[in-house]
Amino acid sequence: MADPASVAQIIDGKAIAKAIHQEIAEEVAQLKEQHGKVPGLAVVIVGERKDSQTYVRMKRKACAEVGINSINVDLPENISQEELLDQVLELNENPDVHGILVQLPLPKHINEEAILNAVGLDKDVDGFHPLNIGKLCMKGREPSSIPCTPKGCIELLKRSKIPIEKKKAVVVGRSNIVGMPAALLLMKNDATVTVVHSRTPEPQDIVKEADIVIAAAGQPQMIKRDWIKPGAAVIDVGTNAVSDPSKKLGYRIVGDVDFEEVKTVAGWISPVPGGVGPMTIAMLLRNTVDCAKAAFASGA
Ligand SMILES: Nc1nc(=O)c2c([nH]1)NC[C@@H]1CN(c3ccc(C(=O)N[C@@H](CCC(=O)O)C(=O)O)cc3)C=[N+]21
Ligand SMILES: [Mg+2]
Repeated sequence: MADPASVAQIIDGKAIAKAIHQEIAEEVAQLKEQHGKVPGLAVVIVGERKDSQTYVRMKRKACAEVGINSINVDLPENISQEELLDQVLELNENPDVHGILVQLPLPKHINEEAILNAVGLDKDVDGFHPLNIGKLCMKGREPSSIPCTPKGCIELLKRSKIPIEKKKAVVVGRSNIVGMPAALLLMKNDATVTVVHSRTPEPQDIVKEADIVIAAAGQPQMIKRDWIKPGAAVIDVGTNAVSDPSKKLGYRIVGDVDFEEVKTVAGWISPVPGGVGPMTIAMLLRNTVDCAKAAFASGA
């Protein structure tokens, strides 16, 4: 129903992700017919963080829904660096495993970089291996996988028929897993890209010029109505827990964008939840199927 206080079209990430799940389920069924085997994703979790457990459960459930074999590796919080490394190396050798996801963050005593370096390039479904990120930076080079969250942002724009080419895009945040790769992907899609971050003076003046805003700063509801150019597309990557005693868990999840304000000026806006989050999982499935296809094609 038309909401008079909203000029923005709401980008329904949940519905778009569902359509992608259906496409993937069909591809998986075809692969099974052609090769007698299905893609396999190892989902590795270390420790018992509640948020990580929730995300990992969602990823495993999504695999099951589309027919991807999820290989569940649940490891104790006190696992040593060496033991975790051994687990990853073992998964690299396992022919039933086409993708390896090591849920982040890892416990403090683990060297995250060393673990991500160990994931085989051809199984790096998160796209976090430095060589894949390096290739993402280079013209004419293709990483084996592109990080799921920024890839999901681009997919949201494309499937919503929002033009990227020749547009001004501003990314808010410069993290390794979202802001930086999102900027690179927008550039690859022929946008003119600016990145603003925690040390940028007057970021609102720069965001206000953008046709496309990717909000990935990790600051709850930081982006207000007066930051946004009328008609702009606003993709909200934030997943910030804010205290809310009326909720069962005592908190709710809000984005980096003040949704109620910004929807009155933006042309398009993705909500939280139900925007980028489900797309992150859809892109993980996509990357897993693509890695499996490459493995099957090479005779594995
Ligand atoms: N190796 C690794 N790869 C990741 O991709 C990765 C990770 N570690 N660590 C944590 C972040 C976070 N992340 C999310 C995935 C789905 C939702 C998602 O589907 N959210 C739902 C709501 C979920 C809820 O109800 O809490 C939504 O936005 O609608 C959110 C966040 C993946 N991450
Ligand atoms: Mg930042």
